[in-house]
Amino acid sequence: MPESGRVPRIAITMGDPCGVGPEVVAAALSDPEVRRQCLPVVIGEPLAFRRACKVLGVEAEVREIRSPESVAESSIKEVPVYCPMRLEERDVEPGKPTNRTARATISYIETAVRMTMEGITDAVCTAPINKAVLASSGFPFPGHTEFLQYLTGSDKAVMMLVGPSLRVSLVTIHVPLREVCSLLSIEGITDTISITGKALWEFFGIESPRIAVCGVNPHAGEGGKFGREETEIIGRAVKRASDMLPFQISGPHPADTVFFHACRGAYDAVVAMYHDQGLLPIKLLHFHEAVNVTLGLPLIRTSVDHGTAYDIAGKGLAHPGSMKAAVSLAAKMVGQGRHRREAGRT
Ligand SMILES: NC(=O)C1=CN([C@@H]2O[C@H](COP(=O)(O)OP(=O)(O)OC[C@H]3O[C@@H](n4cnc5c(N)ncnc54)[C@H](O)[C@@H]3O)[C@@H](O)[C@H]2O)C=CC1
Ligand SMILES: NCC(=O)COP(=O)(O)O
Repeated sequence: MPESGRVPRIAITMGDPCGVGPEVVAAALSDPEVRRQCLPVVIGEPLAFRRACKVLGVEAEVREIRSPESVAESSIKEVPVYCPMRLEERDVEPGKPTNRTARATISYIETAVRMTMEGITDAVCTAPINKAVLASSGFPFPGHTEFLQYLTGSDKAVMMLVGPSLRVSLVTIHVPLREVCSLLSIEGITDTISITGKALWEFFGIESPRIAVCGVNPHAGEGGKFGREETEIIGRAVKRASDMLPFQISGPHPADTVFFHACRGAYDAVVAMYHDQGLLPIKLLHFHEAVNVTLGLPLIRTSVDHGTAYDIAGKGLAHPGSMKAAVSLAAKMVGQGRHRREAGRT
């Protein structure tokens, strides 16, 4: 449990050291506004972090710490870096990941989760990993979300993308499109709505969340003419969730228009049925501001909305906006969660 009153401590994983992770982390932590909000500790390879600072022309007081607990001794000006698995200069070439960098990337996530579960840090914020690279090194999880669910022993993890004018949660995440309909269930959709509403209340300060649920077929099935998932599954889940939960839940809405209304303030979040249905509108609107948040875990986790971007890694071209927003949102969620707990309402 985080200590009440202390500045939020955020464990920031560097992600794939051969991607844009080191650069966006270095750039985010050079922003005085981000530093004002939290005490960061970078979990990753100091060589990659120093190289990123150099490419960006950032003068950071990098302090390598030997144990996670030493983060508490860091001054506000320093950037503490903890490295659970050392790499060499030749391992961290931009755009050239190896099995060794894949193992290191995984160790950063494991370490950040352990530190946060032990209360050394208050939240985890992750820079991007490359799923294909991790998979080819034997990593059995599709992405962070599923790995975090496993590491924390959680029943269900929900991916939510948060942008300035839109929040979107996903019912299915990293699965082939052709499998989506067979994976939709009344229970799965109801749970996603429930986890989304609770998070809006606990971490976003929304007293009575308004949640719009998407259909999956054109025109939300057009009364069964273009598919029956809306009548047989999604509509029933909306009804069940509305009966059970203290939120304003509506749907199934045609997905081609619901985001237009949501980003103009009609809803606090949209529940989308599959990855690209939800991520397409948010990336279109907010690619350099949106944050990926994992809900349903016993810890706070935020992340960038973009990937490893090997095509621009090491060149100082990566926009740090999503990383800044991810660190900042993690700190805000720590504060809002404390506020709810102290009011005795969680
Ligand atoms: N949070 C995470 O760990 C995420 C990881 N990924 C993974 O990243 C890998 C690469 O995925 P892609 O689909 O190629 O997406 P990507 O986001 O890495 O790149 C897509 C395009 O956006 C550009 N781009 C990405 N981030 C940018 C930034 N900060 N500033 C400026 N331009 C940027 C890239 O140069 C590229 O042209 C995949 O393995 C994917 O699964 C993707 C999204 C999130
Ligand atoms: N498109 C979001 C994404 O791929 C990030 O997934 P995760 O690694 O946070 O599970």
